[in-house]
Amino acid sequence: MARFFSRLPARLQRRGAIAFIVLALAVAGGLFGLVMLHDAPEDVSYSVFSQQLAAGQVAKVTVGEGGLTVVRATGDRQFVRLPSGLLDAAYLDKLAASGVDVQVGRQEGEFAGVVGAVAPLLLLALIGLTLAFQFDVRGRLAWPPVAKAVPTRFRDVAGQEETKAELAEIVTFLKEPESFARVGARPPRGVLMVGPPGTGKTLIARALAGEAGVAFMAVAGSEFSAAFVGVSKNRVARLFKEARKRAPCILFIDEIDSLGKKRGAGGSAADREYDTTLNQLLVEMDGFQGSDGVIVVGATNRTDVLDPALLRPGRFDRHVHVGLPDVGGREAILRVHAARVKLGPDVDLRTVAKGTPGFSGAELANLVNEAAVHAARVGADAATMEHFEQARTKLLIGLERRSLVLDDDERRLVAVHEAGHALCATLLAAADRVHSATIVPHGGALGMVMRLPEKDRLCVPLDKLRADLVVAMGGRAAEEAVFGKDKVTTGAAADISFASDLAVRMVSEWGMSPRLGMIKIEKGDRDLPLEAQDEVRNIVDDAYRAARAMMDERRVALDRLAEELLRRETLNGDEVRQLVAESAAPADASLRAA
Ligand SMILES: Nc1ncnc2c1ncn2[C@@H]1O[C@H](COP(=O)(O)OP(=O)(O)OP(=O)(O)O)[C@@H](O)[C@H]1O
Ligand SMILES: [Zn+2]
Repeated sequence: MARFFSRLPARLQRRGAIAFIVLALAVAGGLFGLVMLHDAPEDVSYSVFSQQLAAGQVAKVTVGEGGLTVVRATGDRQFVRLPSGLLDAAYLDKLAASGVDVQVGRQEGEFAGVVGAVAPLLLLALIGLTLAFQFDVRGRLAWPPVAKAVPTRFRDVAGQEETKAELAEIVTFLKEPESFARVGARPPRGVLMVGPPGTGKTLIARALAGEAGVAFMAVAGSEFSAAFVGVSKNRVARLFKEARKRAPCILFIDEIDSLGKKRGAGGSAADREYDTTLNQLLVEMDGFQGSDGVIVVGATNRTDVLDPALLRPGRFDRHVHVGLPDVGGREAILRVHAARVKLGPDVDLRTVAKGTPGFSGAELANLVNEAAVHAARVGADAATMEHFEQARTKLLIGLERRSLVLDDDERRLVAVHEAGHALCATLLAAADRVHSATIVPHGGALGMVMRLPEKDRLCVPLDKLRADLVVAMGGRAAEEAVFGKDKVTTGAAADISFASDLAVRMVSEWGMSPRLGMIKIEKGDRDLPLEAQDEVRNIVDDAYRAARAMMDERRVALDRLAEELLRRETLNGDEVRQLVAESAAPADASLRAA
């Protein structure tokens, strides 16, 4: 939605330009037609002319190329082809003597000829002007679009509390830049919002401008792909010039990946054009002074495609993750959008939220609207639960990511799996602390446990590596503990790949296999030597056994975690730790020491 609005002016202008061309064509065609009509005397034979002349019906002739244009006494116009040999002075004298007004020289068809020659030129000029308008004037006049007073506030953005908290500092900076200047703090410059489509990145950027009370300029990366050399680069330059003029302001660049992809080694003209555009962006961002008061907010679905130069300090050095909402977030978003429609008494948004895992904010907004549309179509006064259900079914069919909207069994499985990871990470002192656990889909994963390292490490001790392996195995171990050996799923593929890679390096690079000792082990043709492979397997097996044991000993905690994840979808680190502590088993202390 938001994206649509930000682009509206450009689109309208493009439409205007097309209308302009069509109009020009119509006018030129009309002119042409008029002239043709006006100048279409009837061709007559010489004998007919001769008879008319004898009968005194000819009033006037004009001598022209290849013949005579004749005006009869009645006013009709005719054209008589005459061999040029006949058109001599004697013949004209004869005509004049018979009382005909004879003119030579300026031909009747001349005007038509001039217009006929000029019209295509005129048309070309018009098209040229239109193009120039497209590429130059249009940009200069109305691009980029600027909103001076943005009504959107953070309260319009439901959920996304963490993101909002992270952006609070930017609001402070825009509101009172002096407080930064006073202590000599480097003001923020670029914020990169990373998250799947429709999670409200544009909305948040708007709200940021609204909260700070500054102007908002929004463009999309795709607007910088122009067909002409140098145009894109100039657009970037102009964009930043405008932004500085409006400072303090938020400059929002949606789909920044289409502008800031990694520079390739490609040498084609398009590649070079692309590189100069990206370079211009880098230069502009470097050119910011603290006093400029321009904050660039970029939005993208993924950071891995971005040129690393863009992510360096002083450019997009702040990253905020904007994820899919959990059940609480979904309810809040539904509430925001439901405020605009009339709801029946049976509508329970909490239930709707529960039934829409994996939906983005945009999809939820759409859901509310669809429900209202369904209600209107059947002539109801308000949207009821039934309409919501119909809307949901319709949207689910249309959603590409249908596969991510899990049924109850699958959700339970993901919850148990993630609970297993979270439990291991909480119990093992050497493992990184749990930051959050969620069963909201993330990237390609169905759920995840995020952990935050306590410190940056250059040397990782063996006990931490072992703990990481156990945590990785925790997902599969939990599946087996709860559902049985035959019911484990493919959900652990990423964990297994992570654990294998780690164990291989432990054995082959870091000398951590007691049996093989501290030697570097090279790969053979394709694989490690067999005995090294055995060692890798031993290390992973040990980790799995440890994880599996934890699941049995702390089964109560595992079940509680899984249950809470099913209910709330996301738990923060403290909540996870508290749940584990509450369901403590007597054997607890010994485990912590392991
Ligand atoms: N957290 C939210 N609270 C309220 N409404 C939301 C929220 N997230 C998304 N929406 C709704 O979805 C619409 C689309 O969101 P928006 O365009 O900001 O998403 P986006 O992340 O920028 O998407 P894209 O990546 O496709 O540009 C918003 O205009 C709003 O109506
Ligand atoms: Zn896992």
